[in-house]
Amino acid sequence: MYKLKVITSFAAAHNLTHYQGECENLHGHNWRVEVTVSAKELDKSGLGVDFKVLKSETNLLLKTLDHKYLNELKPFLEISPSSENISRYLYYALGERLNNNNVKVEMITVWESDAACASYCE
Ligand SMILES: Nc1nc2c(c(=O)[nH]1)N=C([C@H](O)[C@H](O)COP(=O)(O)OP(=O)(O)OP(=O)(O)O)CN2
Ligand SMILES: [Zn+2]
Repeated sequence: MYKLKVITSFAAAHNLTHYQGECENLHGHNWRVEVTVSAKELDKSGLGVDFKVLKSETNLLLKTLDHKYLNELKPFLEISPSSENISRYLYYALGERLNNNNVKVEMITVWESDAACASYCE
């Protein structure tokens, strides 16, 4: 089994809901997003899946979040857009785009700052 990772980012505004403290107020982050996938087999080029494909599919998805107010978007209308919930949303949304017989999204890690991140995997 091979494990591959790409790293990208998006910028957005949010506020935590049902939270008491300054993070309940509108503020923003440059979230760094790490996508880890597994691949069972390599193609003739020796690739599990092309990093270009991983990055472009991830960026297409992140484009729907980029420079948005996350709380107003469908995935976060009823759940707080915490890093945990963002990582879970990206895990399943990206899995729909990338998972196949060979490739599986294994983990999404979302860094809210250089010192704090949340990951989701099954
Ligand atoms: N488990 C989580 N905890 C917190 C999350 C989260 O998504 N998951 N999010 C926040 C807020 O988004 C907040 O913006 C982060 O605040 P904070 O950790 O205080 O970040 P700072 O950069 O301001 O760090 P300081 O150490 O306080 O300067 C909060 N918690
Ligand atoms: Zn925040």
